[in-house]
Amino acid sequence: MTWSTVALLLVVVTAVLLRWRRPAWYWMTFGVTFAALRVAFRYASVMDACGLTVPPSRWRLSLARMTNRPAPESQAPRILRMRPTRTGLVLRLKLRPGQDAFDVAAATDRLRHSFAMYGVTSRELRSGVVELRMTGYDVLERVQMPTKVDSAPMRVPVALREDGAVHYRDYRAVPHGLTLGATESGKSVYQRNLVAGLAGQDVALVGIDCKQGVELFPLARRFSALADNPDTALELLEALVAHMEDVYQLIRAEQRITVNVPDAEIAADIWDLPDDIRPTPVVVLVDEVAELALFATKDEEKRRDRIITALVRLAQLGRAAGIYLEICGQRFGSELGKGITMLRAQLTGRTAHRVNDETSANMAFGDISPDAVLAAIQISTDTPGVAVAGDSTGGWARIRAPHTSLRQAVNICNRNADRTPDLPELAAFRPAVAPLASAALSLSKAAPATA
Ligand SMILES: Nc1ncnc2c1ncn2[C@@H]1O[C@H](COP(=O)(O)OP(=O)(O)OP(=O)(O)O)[C@@H](O)[C@H]1O
Repeated sequence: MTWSTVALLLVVVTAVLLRWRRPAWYWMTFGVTFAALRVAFRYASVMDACGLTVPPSRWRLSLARMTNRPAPESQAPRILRMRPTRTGLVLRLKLRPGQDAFDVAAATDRLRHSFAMYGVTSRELRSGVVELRMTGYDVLERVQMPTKVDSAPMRVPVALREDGAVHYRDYRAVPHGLTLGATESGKSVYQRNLVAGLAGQDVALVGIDCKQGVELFPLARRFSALADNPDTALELLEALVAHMEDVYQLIRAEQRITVNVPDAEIAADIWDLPDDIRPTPVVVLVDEVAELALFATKDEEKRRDRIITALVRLAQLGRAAGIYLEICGQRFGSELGKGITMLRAQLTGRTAHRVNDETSANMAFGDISPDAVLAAIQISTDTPGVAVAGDSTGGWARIRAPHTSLRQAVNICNRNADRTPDLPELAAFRPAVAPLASAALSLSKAAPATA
């Protein structure tokens, strides 16, 4: 055997091993080149086989007849750009006259196996231009967030989508969210990623954790207020409603000044206020929401009604005051009593992890997208953390958050403890935490920055 044969054999064995054990590395080393060549060489025939070509126009046919040339072939959409990414290929296509984005969307599964890719999704960028995102491997199997992500205030890169794009929880675009899932489906890890992402931003975190505080209290150093039982939760929510009313008064006061100044911007929410008077935005995380809605006695029923009323008011009016709700639970439907469906209608950012039945999936997406209901039901038990995320536009995607441990999230919160704002209205709920021992502080500083 010659040296070149041995080298070739080594390369082939390495490629096979990488593809099997480390698909992401395989993609970066071999996969991307093979895939790009495959698409470049087979593009016309695959598009033809997938029904994505249009017959030649009359004038091209006449021109061919007049010049005695063979009849021209059907034309596929023109490739405007082919961009390799960390996880796949992105193709930008200019559709031919008579084609529309639905034709491409309907053919994505055929394109997937014709180009031997793991997944293909499409979206219309503008009229007549479609983006095809192809993934080379199952990016949700072992989630690796890209090192560079867009960072913007109140926008958290929380998970990876199955098309390889980053999934952001954008509070200014979708103010309130509902995360559902059966037990052990990955809700806490998802919420932990949210906290870790928000920890470095100028935001007050408020937590209600009726699991006796086991999920959120370890992260207490970055929280401005915490409650671990329904009684404290009620007081905290009513204090938040009072805070919201104060913020509205502040906006009104600012409006009274600007309304008489010609051409001056008139504030409609906290983001329109000047930086020096803008109140800190607040994200309220509620874990195991059903605990707040359960009652056994008349007094507990009254407490429950007040809690739900406060949550509904925050959901209805909180956005302009910079108060955002992030509610998490196993189920969230009308069986939890009056006011729940009204509250759910305001929680337009939906995330469903694995659910136990179709009813639970319907609680997340029944009023938004039947396809998302189906996708949520299909999440298997052996992929905790996989979820379907959607919003009121009807768009949805399969996502998975990185597997951030509680230790990693605690380290991130401790490192950002000095960013924790003091909200005077919530001072009574500020968690009592011992000062960080210097050894613990240096340990947390040495810990990785990202999960
Ligand atoms: N994104 C993820 N990637 C890999 N493993 C995950 C992910 N999310 C969760 N897991 C694993 O799944 C298990 C359950 O996760 P988690 O505690 O978040 O579920 P949960 O829905 O909050 O459960 P419960 O309602 O019982 O508290 C954990 O062992 C966790 O390690």
